[in-house]
Amino acid sequence: MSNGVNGVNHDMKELHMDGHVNGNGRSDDEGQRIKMKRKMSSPMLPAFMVSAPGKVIVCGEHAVAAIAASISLRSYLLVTTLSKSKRTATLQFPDIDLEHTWDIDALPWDAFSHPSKKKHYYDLVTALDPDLQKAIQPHLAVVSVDKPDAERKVHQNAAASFLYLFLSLGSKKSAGCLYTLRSTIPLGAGVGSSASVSVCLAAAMLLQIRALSGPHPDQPCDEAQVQLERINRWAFVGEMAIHGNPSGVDNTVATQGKAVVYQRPDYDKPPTVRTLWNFPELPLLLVDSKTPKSTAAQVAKVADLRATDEDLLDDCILPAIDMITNKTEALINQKDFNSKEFESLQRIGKLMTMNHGLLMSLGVSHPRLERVRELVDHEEIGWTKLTGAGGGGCSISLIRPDAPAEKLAELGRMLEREGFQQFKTTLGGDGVGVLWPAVLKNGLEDQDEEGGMEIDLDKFLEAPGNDGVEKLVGVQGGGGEREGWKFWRVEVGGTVSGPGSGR
Ligand SMILES: Nc1ncnc2c1ncn2[C@@H]1O[C@H](COP(=O)(O)OP(=O)(O)O)[C@@H](O)[C@H]1O
Ligand SMILES: C[C@@](O)(CCOP(=O)(O)O)CC(=O)O
Repeated sequence: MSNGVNGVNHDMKELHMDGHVNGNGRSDDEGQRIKMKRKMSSPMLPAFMVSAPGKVIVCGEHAVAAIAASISLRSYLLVTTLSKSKRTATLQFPDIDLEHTWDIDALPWDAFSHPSKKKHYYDLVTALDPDLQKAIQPHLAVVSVDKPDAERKVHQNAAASFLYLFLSLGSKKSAGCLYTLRSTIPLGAGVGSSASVSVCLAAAMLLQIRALSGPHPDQPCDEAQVQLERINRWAFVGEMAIHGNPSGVDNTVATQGKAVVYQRPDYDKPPTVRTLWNFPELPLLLVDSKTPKSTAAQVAKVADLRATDEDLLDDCILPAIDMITNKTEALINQKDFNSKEFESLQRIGKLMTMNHGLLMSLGVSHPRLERVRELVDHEEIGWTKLTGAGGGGCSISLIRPDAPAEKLAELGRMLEREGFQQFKTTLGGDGVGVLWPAVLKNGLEDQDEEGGMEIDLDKFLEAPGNDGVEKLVGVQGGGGEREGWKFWRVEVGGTVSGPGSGR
């Protein structure tokens, strides 16, 4: 089981300023040395990039136990430090048409650094401070004032996440910076776009203040866990700034990657979360129905059903869904489970089909989601279920390994014709990744003598669509893992605690 949220790793305070954490405790002398090192001025940081995945719920919506897994759609955040004289922080988020610059010296540092308010990078913050929210309000109110309400809300949400983190983790002396983000995750479709953005922002700022060690390939597992936990905690803060009362599941998956099984016996309380480090990578077709969904409305719908049919719900349908989640977990843990083989995928697929049927019986499907299922079933190329709260949003289809390419192409054409958006993705991949410095080996033009190519801001901004972003900076450079990107990886059997974990 995971640690409780109060099972804080005290070794998180112990950090060399070269970014190396010693998890084994340290003497006062050593602590002093850290403080002294901290005072040394650091050279200007190179441009770097961080990336974090979105998530889907694989099974268990509306029941007690559910599994959520990362998807290979990701956000990419390029961080460029400005010259010393430029005292500005700029958010450049072209996906949502947001660009805003703040004067760093005009931000409410006094409020955030007041001894009664100041948080450190190793602190656990489980609620936003109303006074600090009030302090950033004037700096949010000026964002996108000329835009329509809905768009302004999206902009101000992103800005709130940024400002709360920037002011909590930075200082009056923070360097001027440009934060440029592109994401391949559909926004507001229930696949964790906001958590992915919050994880990128949290990881970037922790790296900027040198509060993270690694990632590097031979990093011990427990040290990697400390870094992930630290990022997850601050990503949760960013999520709170966007959502108010997030469950913590999305940011946990976006940080750690792979998958989690979470339990929500009481929807008014945060879930307990356990990581499935051995969750396999599975081929998945994500389809956005382009029908807006409301999680609250679907949860209310199920609650209404309980008023008339409590016994059916609580003795039959929801326990059956829980059983599907338990069986899915048991299946992937079986020694003979092979994510490349038809038999293994078919067993997961059948569970997904049953899960969808049960969700439909709760009334949380939607004709558009049923249409996707019908199309995939008709081509006989996979198994489909709705993902997330339902009533719109997305469906997921596990694709048969032997699905003929022409049938997949035909499905793609039909989906497009009917106004759906499809994303070919993989379940269960890496969590937050770092490209430091922002130099990639692409095998393309523009390489330096070592075969690397510095990521050019204009090219990043202009990369056409999801494919363009993936091709330019993607963690999977056209197939295998791309050289340069690094991840904090935890071996099977480990757990990470943090917001949304073990509470
Ligand atoms: N590509 C993006 N660029 C900038 N901000 C984003 C992006 N994707 C998501 N966000 C932020 O996350 C919020 C979306 O949250 P939400 O509607 O809950 O969607 P989701 O369910 O995908 O997390 C937006 O309002 C915005 O602030
Ligand atoms: C209704 C529920 O089961 C799914 C919510 O899905 P989403 O975060 O709206 O995609 C709630 C939950 O599991 O947190």
